[in-house]
Amino acid sequence: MTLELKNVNYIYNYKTVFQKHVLKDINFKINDNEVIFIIGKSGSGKTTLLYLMDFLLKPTFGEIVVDGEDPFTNPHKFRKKIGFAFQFPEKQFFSETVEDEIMFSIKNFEIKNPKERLEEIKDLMNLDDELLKKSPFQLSGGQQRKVAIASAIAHDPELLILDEPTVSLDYKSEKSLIEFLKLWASKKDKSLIIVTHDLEKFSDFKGKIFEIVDGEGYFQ
Ligand SMILES: Nc1ncnc2c1ncn2[C@@H]1O[C@H](COP(=O)(O)OP(=O)(O)OP(=O)(O)O)[C@@H](O)[C@H]1O
Repeated sequence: MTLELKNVNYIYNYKTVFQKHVLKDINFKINDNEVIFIIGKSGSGKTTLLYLMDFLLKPTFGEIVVDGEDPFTNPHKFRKKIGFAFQFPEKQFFSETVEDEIMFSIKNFEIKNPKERLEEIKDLMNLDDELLKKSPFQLSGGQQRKVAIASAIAHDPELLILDEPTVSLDYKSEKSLIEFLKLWASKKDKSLIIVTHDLEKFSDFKGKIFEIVDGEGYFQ
C-alpha cells in the first residue's frame, strides 16, 4: 500500500483560545517494502502524526491519500491495511483477556479461519496459553508491548505502525522484538513506520528517517 500525507496540518482545539498548531504542511509518503523511522523532540507531534496515519484524527488542513483514495470515506476499510500499536499499550487494551484482545482484531476485520489465525499469531509472537488467559492490564510492560503488537498484526495488515516499541522492554524482549521486526520488514508488500527516540537500536535496518522540528517534517 501507499500512504501519503499532502500538506497536512493539525491544529488541536482549532478556532478556540486553546488552539495549538502542532503539525505544519507535512508531506510524507510510504510505499510497500519501506521502513521509515520518525524522530523528533518530546512534544514535537510524533504521536499526533501517527494518529493521522491511522485516521484516528483528521487533518485540519491538507490531505491523506491511501492507494489513491481518501481513507476518511471508509476508515474501517483502509484501517484493515494498517496495524497500529500505541505508545502506552494499556491505552489500547479493552478486553478482559489477552485472547479476546487479539481475537477482537481478527473478528473486527472479518479474517477467515479466526482460530487458525490466533494460533499463527501465538506462534509468531511466542505467546503461551497461560498468558492468553490473563488480563492484558495485569501483564508486565514487556508482555503488554508484545500483546499490543500481536493485536496490531492479527488481521495481517500491510503497514505496521509502532509508537516507541522498545520502551519498557528488557534486553531479551527487545532483542526478540527487533528480530520480529526485521522479519516483518523483509517480507514482500509489508512496510513499517516506527517512532523512536532510540534510533541506535534499529541500526541494522535499512530505512529512511523523517524528523519533525517545530511542527515541520523533513526526510533526512
Ligand atoms: N488532545 C490534545 N489537546 C491539546 N494539545 C495536545 C493534545 N494532544 C497532544 N497535544 C499537544 O500537541 C503537541 C504534540 O504532542 P504529541 O503527543 O503528538 O508529541 P510527541 O512528539 O509524540 O511527544 P512525546 O515524544 O513526548 O510522546 C504537544 O505539545 C502536546 O502537548
